[in-house]
Amino acid sequence: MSANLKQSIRDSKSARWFVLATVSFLMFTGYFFTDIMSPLQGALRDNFGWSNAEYGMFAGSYSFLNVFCLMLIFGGIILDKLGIRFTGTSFIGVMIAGAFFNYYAMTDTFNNGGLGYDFLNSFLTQYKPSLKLAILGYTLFGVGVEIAGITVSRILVKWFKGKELALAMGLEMATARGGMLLAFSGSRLMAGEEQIVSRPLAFGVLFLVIGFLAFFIHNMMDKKMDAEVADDTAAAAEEDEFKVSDIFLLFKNPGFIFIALLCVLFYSAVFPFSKFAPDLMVQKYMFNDNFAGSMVGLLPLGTIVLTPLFGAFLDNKGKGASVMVLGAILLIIVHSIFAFGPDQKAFAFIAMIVLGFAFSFVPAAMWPSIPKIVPESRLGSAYAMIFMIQNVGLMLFPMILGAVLDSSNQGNTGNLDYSNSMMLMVGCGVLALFFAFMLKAVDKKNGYGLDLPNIQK
Ligand SMILES: NCCCC[C@H](NC(=O)[C@@H](N)CCCCN)C(=O)O
Repeated sequence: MSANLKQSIRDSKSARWFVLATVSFLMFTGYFFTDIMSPLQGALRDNFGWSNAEYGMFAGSYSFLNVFCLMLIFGGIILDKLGIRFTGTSFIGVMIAGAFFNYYAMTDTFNNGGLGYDFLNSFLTQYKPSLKLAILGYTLFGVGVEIAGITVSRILVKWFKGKELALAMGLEMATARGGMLLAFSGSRLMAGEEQIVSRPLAFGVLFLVIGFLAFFIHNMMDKKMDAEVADDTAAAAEEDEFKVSDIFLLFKNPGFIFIALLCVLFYSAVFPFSKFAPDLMVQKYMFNDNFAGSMVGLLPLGTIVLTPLFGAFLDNKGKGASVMVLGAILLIIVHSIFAFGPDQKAFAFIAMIVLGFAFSFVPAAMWPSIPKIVPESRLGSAYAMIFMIQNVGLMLFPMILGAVLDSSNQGNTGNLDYSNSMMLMVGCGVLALFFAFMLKAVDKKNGYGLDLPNIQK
């Protein structure tokens, strides 16, 4: 390399942090919409007649197309073949279209016989048209937001590889969690006294459109970078290219298998749980409806600070595999408190804080560990595959939680009993702990270096 090598826009600190800000904001809007309905489970029961099982089906529909139509695998291929700008723009479009259907499903216009109502009322008549359209919207949204997430990971690698990658990923996750926080603490307020569900959804769609605009700004920077470093990016794209045959190789790698199983079990005990958590706060701990969402907001609130901090710690000190074991242990403690602990508010408060620690430890350690387990040439397929396996849990667990909740409360006219549903979450934690230990064992045997610092000195 010559000493007077031309500086690219990627070498400009302000340019890459600006790119981080644009794509993080996009993920903020995506995560906001993902959880916008979670604090409204009671209103959905009262105003729309959705049962808990139906609400669970809606929450799980996020992953229907991702799992059954292998959308994340196709997303990975499209990303590799057609590039960041095309994939990002197209799937953010899908995300907004899905969010709009979800919003429209909850409006009076639709429910009073608006466009599409009669059609949706003409089949599977045991389900309400509002539920069917909301599911259609949310499943499209799920495809869009997940592929946007994979695209954002790729963007961060493109701009931060060999630089502050783990910190950038930590900050991006922290910003996205800010969206969750806003959804949990603001959704009921946005719905107002009358609990008009469509109102927060309208805000959500508007936010997504603003996120889309931020992505356009990123696109301009990306275009500039591609023009400047065409050779480098072509080489990188070739290196990361998604090959379907790579998927089979991944399943011969015990490290990948264990981290994928840990991922699906850990995230199943967090995201699907968070869909029911506001209602749990009301039913078990007697929190006021409006405050219940803010209680669950403690979860992302802690992670906003802790995820980048742990990311920086792991970059410098290591101990990633041990931190994942610790995260799984905390998960078991927290869900045991929810399942078997007393119904005093202080316990709910402590459990949410501890869950915040687990939800910072595991993601901060897990995502930067994957490049240590999987060769760089298979990273694209590894991320797409792990998201896909994770989506199986994100699909099944809300449905199972809702069905268990309904079946264990038959004939109960008082507050709902969440014990059985929460015992399921304890089970996820126990299995997650088992796979975290298995991961540690294969790390020792195969020398992945999961407990070593990410930054090689
Ligand atoms: N750069 C790491 C990206 C993964 C972050 C991770 N997100 C996911 O795993 C998504 N597939 C699921 C998100 C579901 C809720 N929106 C995270 O920890 O958020």
